[in-house]
Amino acid sequence: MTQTDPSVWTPPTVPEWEYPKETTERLEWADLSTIDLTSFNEPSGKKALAEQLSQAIQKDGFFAVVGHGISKDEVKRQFALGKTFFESQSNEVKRQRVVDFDDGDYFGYKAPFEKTMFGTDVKENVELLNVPKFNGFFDDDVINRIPYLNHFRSEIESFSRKSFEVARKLFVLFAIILELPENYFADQHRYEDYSDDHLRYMLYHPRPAEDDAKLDNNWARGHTDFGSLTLLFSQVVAGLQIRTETESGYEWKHIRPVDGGIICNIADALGFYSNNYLKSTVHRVLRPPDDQVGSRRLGLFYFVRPGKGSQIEIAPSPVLKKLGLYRDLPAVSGQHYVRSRVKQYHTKTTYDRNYGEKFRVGDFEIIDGYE
Ligand SMILES: O=C(O)CCC(=O)C(=O)O
Ligand SMILES: [Fe+2]
Repeated sequence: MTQTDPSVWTPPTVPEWEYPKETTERLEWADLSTIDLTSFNEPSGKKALAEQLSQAIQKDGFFAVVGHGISKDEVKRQFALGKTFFESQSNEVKRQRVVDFDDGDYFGYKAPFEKTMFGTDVKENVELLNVPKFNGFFDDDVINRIPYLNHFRSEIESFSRKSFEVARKLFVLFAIILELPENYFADQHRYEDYSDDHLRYMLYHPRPAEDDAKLDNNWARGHTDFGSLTLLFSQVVAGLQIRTETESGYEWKHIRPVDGGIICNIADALGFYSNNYLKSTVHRVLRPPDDQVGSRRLGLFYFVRPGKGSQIEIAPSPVLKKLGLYRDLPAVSGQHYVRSRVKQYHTKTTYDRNYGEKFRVGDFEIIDGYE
């Protein structure tokens, strides 16, 4: 039963989450490196991990992380909480705090089927809830306005902080790779700071095959992520692909689930800091294979975004200097970049292909859409 009146809200029960079955279809899988963070705090652990990661990121910018300290049960519980939110809460309750794209504000609830795609009559199919950091800045504006978040706060907060800690370790490794002070990136991304970071529950609603065909089966067009780093808790339902470079051009390859792993991808801000030495990864989501398309494709993510005070500029890294990649460009506010991108991407009545179009803030530029 859904609950309709936010003022008499009662907590739903949260059934255990069952992972969907893996596909038996033969897909072309990308070759992902796996980084085991268990040795992060051991002497010389970070250095060895940075070396491993350095190999991984110069290829595709996508890699898997294990040994991250978040148990499978904790992840399963978050999938359960996400599923129950979407299924048990009424539209009225969900809409207590919605995203505000006009302001580049991506916190709260976004309903599916509100906009069309690629100039057709087919509707975009993503429903999501973006949960900000539990650092005091967002309690009144977001967290306390959604009774579900308020009620399950302690375990969601704990998961948000643990996810962030995984990202913090990766930021340290990126700094080591670039021979920068260890906290160079971590200082621009602190849990205590105001930023557009969010934990996300995301549900794709399946569409009829003939509708998907009008969009070349795109559920999300090729793009790079807007922030600094994305953590994607392993997704069993196939569909996510990355664009990899081959000798004969580019090829899209599927991302395989990694048991207990977090799939990480570098996003635009880290690409800017490193003049794309750290590659902001191009990826897209396609309609899942026939044996999975009926299962709801529920996703769980932590999106890291630059803090409010952060300034994006090419980092004065000895590695970048040696490679001739360093430039002294005027800095751009990290938060301004992210908010401008959210606004530009989402404040339209249709999501277009925008293949090859550019999006620019100051001297920093990305490609908006990829074929
Ligand atoms: O659903 C996925 O697997 C990826 C979603 C995605 O790329 C995004 O929301 O930025
Ligand atoms: Fe993405």
